[in-house]
Amino acid sequence: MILEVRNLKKVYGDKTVVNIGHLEIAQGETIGLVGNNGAGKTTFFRMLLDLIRPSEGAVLSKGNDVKEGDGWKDYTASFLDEGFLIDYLTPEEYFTFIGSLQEMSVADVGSYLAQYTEFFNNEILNSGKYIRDFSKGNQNKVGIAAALMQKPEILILDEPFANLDPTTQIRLKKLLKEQVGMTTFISSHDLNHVTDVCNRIILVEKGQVIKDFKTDENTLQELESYFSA
Ligand SMILES: Nc1ncnc2c1ncn2[C@@H]1O[C@H](COP(=O)(O)OP(=O)(O)OP(=O)(O)O)[C@@H](O)[C@H]1O
Repeated sequence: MILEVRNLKKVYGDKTVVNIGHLEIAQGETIGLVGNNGAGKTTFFRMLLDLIRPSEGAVLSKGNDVKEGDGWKDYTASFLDEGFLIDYLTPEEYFTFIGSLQEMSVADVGSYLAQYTEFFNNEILNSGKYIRDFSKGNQNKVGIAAALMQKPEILILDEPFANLDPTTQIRLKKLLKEQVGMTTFISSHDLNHVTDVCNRIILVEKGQVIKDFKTDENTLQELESYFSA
């Protein structure tokens, strides 16, 4: 078990937005977090990453509470939104900076980025533009590639398919499926993509886990009927 959630709650005013009793995540699982707007997905991710503090309970990463140490940061990467980027840099400058934190040289970063030619679709590198001047979809591509560049053991992506064109969505699915052994959390409103990429689905509603199951050939249909009710 690489991650464990114990009695995790987040309360804003009189509203409990996350309330998860117990969750165990095994190494190598690819977990799709689905739920309607306001279900608490992003709030949950923010607590996994110690970006906000739980009102109660804890997230344990390899047995250690994430809010009580930094060790988990060495093997965890994430892209939740464009706030994770440094928007006054060019993508090249940003990748070089992130790479330097991993002790990657400029040449290492260059050769790493070569595999993203297809994913970037000639829109990211050598454009001379700052990240702030890219479309939201292209900013997402920079954030996702930078997270993957860290070769994390745990990867957390909030709605990675949002704002991507269909071609890039399919390329992203391929990229994610290639990350064998990585423990991945993906939230998505795209039931099709999320069941395609993930081997476990956690369905949340009003902050609570409603269903938690391994995906099989019936999963998409089950989710569609749940959400059409
Ligand atoms: N800082 C905050 N103060 C008060 N309420 C908040 C705060 N952050 C989130 N909430 C509330 O918590 C609930 C869960 O929000 P969250 O963004 O986690 O949902 P989500 O499942 O990610 O939604 P979406 O699919 O729309 O992105 C919502 O009702 C939201 O309004």
